[in-house]
Amino acid sequence: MANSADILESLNRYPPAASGSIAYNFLVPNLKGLENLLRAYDAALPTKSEDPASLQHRDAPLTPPPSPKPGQMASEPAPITSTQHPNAMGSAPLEQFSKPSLDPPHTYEISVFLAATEAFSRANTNCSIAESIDRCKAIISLAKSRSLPVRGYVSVALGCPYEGPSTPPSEVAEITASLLEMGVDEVSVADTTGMGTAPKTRELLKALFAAGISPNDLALHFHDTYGQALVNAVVGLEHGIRTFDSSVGGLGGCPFSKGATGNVSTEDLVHCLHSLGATTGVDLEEMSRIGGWISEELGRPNESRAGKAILSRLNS
Ligand SMILES: CC(C)(COP(=O)([O-])OP(=O)([O-])OC[C@H]1O[C@@H](n2cnc3c(N)ncnc32)[C@H](O)[C@@H]1OP(=O)([O-])[O-])[C@@H](O)C(=O)NCCC(=O)NCCSC(=O)C[C@@](C)(O)CC(=O)[O-]
Repeated sequence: MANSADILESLNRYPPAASGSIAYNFLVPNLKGLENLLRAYDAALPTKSEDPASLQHRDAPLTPPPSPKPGQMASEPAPITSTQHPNAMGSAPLEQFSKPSLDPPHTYEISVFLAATEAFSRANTNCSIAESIDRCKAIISLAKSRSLPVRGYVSVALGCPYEGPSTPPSEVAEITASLLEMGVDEVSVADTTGMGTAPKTRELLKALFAAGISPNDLALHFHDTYGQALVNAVVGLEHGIRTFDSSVGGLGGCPFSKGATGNVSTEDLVHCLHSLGATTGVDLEEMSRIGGWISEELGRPNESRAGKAILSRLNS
């Protein structure tokens, strides 16, 4: 698996084509992790070392390249729709992209992550909850000194693989409030094990709001291990939450939560939100193509039901 330095270098050298802004988020487990990341960033982009949050890419394609066709070999150079001459429809090799651009379609953020139970905190970061809060203080202040937006995650908020399904909502609220007081821009409350249910999600949100936390400061991060992620997301929607984490094709999972499946798939979540009349700006057919393509690339099943249904309709 590539390390952060490789990823930064690659993003700088070959900025992915995107018509909108992309925020790349790096999880850092401790201060050393952030220091390593900043070293890699400053090495990759010496001209931009003072403000990593606004990594700028020159030659960013003005029009996104066509999505890879299902089964298109990764080794083939992706057709590029933009070169030095904007909107030239060509298939220039990726090597053409070698300089940061002036318009920052891409930015960088970092994430800190804590757990709502002692046992998961120990397993995931080898420290207590109190120690992890202490660690976050130093990480957040260094990140802010480099104008990096910071996201906080609170793991096992709706059930812990070690302490069982009833994580105390008050504990989640207390940790969330501490992160916001330390200056994070947003807290993603994570159902890492997928044990969350609609009633428990409702109870957790009530505890977060009772602690004075605004829905605007929150994101919800549902794994779909028990198939409850979508109904939990709808409960979040009804309570004013507008930021939800998901992964294309249902990728992901947590190494410290046995059996944890990936996040709710982006395709299923977007299909559900659209069915409720929400606008997401996501092209669901394109997202489904990407879900099919990445699942094939990784040699794993596509975990998205909506994605698979849309693909079979598109390919019929
Ligand atoms: C936090 C540690 C490092 C503590 O691990 P530790 O062993 O207690 O660390 P340590 O301070 O004793 O250091 C051990 C060695 O690692 C080195 N070290 C120490 N830190 C780093 C670093 N950052 N980068 C590179 N090297 C590092 C350190 O220098 C030392 O090297 P040595 O002196 O022995 O040669 C470890 O427990 C760890 O890596 N934890 C993170 C595991 C992880 O990635 N978990 C998954 C994250 S995703 C997640 O949590 C779920 C979430 C957030 O997505 C949402 C959800 O809940 O669903």
